[in-house]
Amino acid sequence: MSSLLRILRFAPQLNPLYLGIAASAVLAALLALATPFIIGAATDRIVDAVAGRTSVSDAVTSVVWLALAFLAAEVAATAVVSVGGYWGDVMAARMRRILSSRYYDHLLHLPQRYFDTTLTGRIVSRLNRSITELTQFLQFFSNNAFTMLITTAAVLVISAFYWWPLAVLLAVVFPVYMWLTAKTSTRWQVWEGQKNARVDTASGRFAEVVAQMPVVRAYNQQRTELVGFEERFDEAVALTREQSRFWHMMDAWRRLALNAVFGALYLLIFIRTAQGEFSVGDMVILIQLMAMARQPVMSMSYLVDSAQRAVAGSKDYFEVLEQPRERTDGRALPAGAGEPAVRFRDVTFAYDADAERPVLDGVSFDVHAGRKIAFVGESGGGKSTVTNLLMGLYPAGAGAVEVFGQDVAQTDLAALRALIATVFQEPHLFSGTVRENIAYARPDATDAEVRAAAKAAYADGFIEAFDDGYDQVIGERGLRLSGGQKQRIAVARAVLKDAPILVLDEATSALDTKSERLVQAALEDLMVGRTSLIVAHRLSTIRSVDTIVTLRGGRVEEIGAPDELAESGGIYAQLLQLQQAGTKEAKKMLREYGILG
Ligand SMILES: Nc1ncnc2c1ncn2[C@@H]1O[C@H](COP(=O)(O)OP(=O)(O)OP(=O)(O)O)[C@@H](O)[C@H]1O
Repeated sequence: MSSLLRILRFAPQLNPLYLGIAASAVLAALLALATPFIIGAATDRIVDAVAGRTSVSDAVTSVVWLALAFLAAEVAATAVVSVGGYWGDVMAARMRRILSSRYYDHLLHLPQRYFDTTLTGRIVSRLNRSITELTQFLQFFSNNAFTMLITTAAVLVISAFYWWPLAVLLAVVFPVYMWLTAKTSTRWQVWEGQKNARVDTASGRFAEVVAQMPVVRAYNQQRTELVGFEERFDEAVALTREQSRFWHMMDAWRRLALNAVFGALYLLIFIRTAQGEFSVGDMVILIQLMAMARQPVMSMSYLVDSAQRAVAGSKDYFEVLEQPRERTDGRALPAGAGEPAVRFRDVTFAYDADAERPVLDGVSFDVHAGRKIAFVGESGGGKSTVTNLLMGLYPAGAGAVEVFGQDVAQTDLAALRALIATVFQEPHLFSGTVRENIAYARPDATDAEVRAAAKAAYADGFIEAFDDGYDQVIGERGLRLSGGQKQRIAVARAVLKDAPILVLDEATSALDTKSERLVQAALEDLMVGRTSLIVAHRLSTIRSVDTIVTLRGGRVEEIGAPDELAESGGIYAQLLQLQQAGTKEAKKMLREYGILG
């Protein structure tokens, strides 16, 4: 329950709405209480007329007035309930917005490690479920709980006024019912958690499959995917059976006990009326009051049920919110004069803390401002990891990564990343227009700046050829563009960012030669005057850099200029020899180093 209160404290701006909803609920409850008295009074008038104690015409006049009073109370109650319902809807929508944006904001600032270990679909499914269940509960609670509370209290007081044993019996029902319900809820929660885990796994896979549909089709795995998906849901159905059987069995017992108590209450009312202790009008009032008291007790099951879901949902929600965010309060990064732009000092790193062997093991190198450095090594040798650490996506396990003389571990990560433009191996594009994709680093860039960046990336030509030019909408993940076009848009994005450090993960897939030449030329231009770190997949690129770092088993094997390393007999020299050999075997070995040509 404390997590629910936490949610309420999350959105203090909604307090006026809660108050408004509570006030309208109280008013609606009070208006509803008028009905039994009006009907009771009308009954007494009619009984008096039938018994000949008053004239029929007096009775009819009174009954007409009472009917009008009934109508007025109902009209007022309808108005109040409608306004309260409207406020409830607005509150729920605003709550959903607040909770979703908090979650998204937090997610956007979680360390990369979180995303490595959590499926996208699971993140989305959790968010949807938590927030839907929380808002549904809050809406039901604010629209009904106060009405229920007021009705219950009023019924207790009024029945005590008529005959105290009625109130005592009623007063016992509520806590006992609540207690029984709460007892069932602990077991219910365990099942709910298990069900949610199954649904999240299925949703995670679902999102993966949708994103990689061509692979699923190419390997004819639609059936397997569907079966796996259905299995998770079958498990959820099986769990629901147990959970629901238990819940409804307990609920049946609760209701049975409740009905027994209400049966006793009605019996007492009838007997006392027969004995002449209550008038027929009193009896009518009391019977209606009892019916009104039954309502909250019955709704309590739903309230507890939705509260349970909300508690489970808010646990999931806070589990994500409690994950520590990336550091954004570190020092800003002044470009230290004379310091190397990038320096790795004895860096050791493993993605998995329990790994037997680190991915990087005592890696050290310097890159001076404006120089180009290439990383060469077998596939999986840790080249991309070097760039990941430079961007602060993961913290170094030991040693230090420095940018312009500042330890990355102490710096503000946003400030660090502002200094680095990255062209990823896979050009990641978003759905939207070409312009939006290029201007991703600087959404405020002018059209002229966007165009200049596209020109520098040799992309202007094909963009202009689109029907809508720069306003051409490209599909999700850039599906409507060729590989080379996507890459040039990614390069244009880096050009527009205009950062002093460039990280370039060369594409491992060979593009057709013309396209490749254009991408290469664009990258060459981009590197001019910038400190460039390149994960190289082409010997031509490697040949043109200032320094080569060769990596083997996570350690630096050699560092030197291309000419030096060409003679040293190390990895680079071997790669050159393999290229010259040109045999099938040699090509295979080159591929193990991710070298395409
Ligand atoms: N996010 C991650 N979580 C766990 N392990 C990872 C992660 N990324 C990479 N690895 C592992 O770290 C090692 C180094 O990977 P890295 O991507 O740096 O290699 P690479 O030299 O760039 O390879 P390639 O040339 O094939 O791209 C590999 O063994 C890989 O399995």
